[in-house]
Amino acid sequence: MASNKLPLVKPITFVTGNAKKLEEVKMILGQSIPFQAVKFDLPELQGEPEEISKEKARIAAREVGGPVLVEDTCLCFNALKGLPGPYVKWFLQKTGPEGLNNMLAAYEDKTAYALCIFSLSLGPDHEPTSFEGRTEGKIVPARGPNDFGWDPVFQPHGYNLTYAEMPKEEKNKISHRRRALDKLREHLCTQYSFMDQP
Ligand SMILES: O=c1nc[nH]c2c1ncn2[C@H]1C[C@H](O)[C@@H](COP(=O)(O)OP(=O)(O)OP(=O)(O)O)O1
Ligand SMILES: [Mg+2]
Repeated sequence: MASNKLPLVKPITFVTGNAKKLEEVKMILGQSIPFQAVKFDLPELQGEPEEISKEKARIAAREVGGPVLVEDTCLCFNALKGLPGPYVKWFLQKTGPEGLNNMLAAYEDKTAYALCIFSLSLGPDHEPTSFEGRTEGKIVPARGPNDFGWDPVFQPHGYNLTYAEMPKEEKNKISHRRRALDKLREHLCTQYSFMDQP
């Protein structure tokens, strides 16, 4: 039967240096999208979130020489006009989740949003396409296991639990990452047919 979907011959490589991200991506995508993962530390870039994600994809596509998927995650405080945003990794590294909570001590507005931007590039000669997911919430004193980034201080709207306190399946139903991956899955399934991978 004729199909106007583009065949995707090479597998998509998800490039990240973060094992926890990979774990969640695997849980969320399941078997729906075939991909392989490569551990590679992409540079921490500066700028607007979507441009950072796209530039990561361009760099990864050159490294891999084929279709790649990357993502960049931001934690944005409304009182700080979106900061720390893409720079949250450095704040977290130096101050821990509790330090992120303390940053808002001077402000009444504790609201924040988690933002995840995946970028897909079909190869070094292609422009990446981005898929954004956002979850609204607030920053609270740390609660729950401290094993993934700022999860202990982010409490999504409508929940009494922080991301860290939620069972993984629950976080993966409403997370910034889930919302972005739903858009990516929709795009891939409508535009491409996956060739059998060796
Ligand atoms: O769902 C999440 N829940 C809590 N923390 C999270 C989440 N997702 C990313 N994070 C942390 C990791 C890093 O400290 C920063 C994002 O920085 P970001 O550059 O995107 O991640 P990364 O450097 O660890 O991995 P990558 O190699 O894919 O760039 O927020
Ligand atoms: Mg990074």
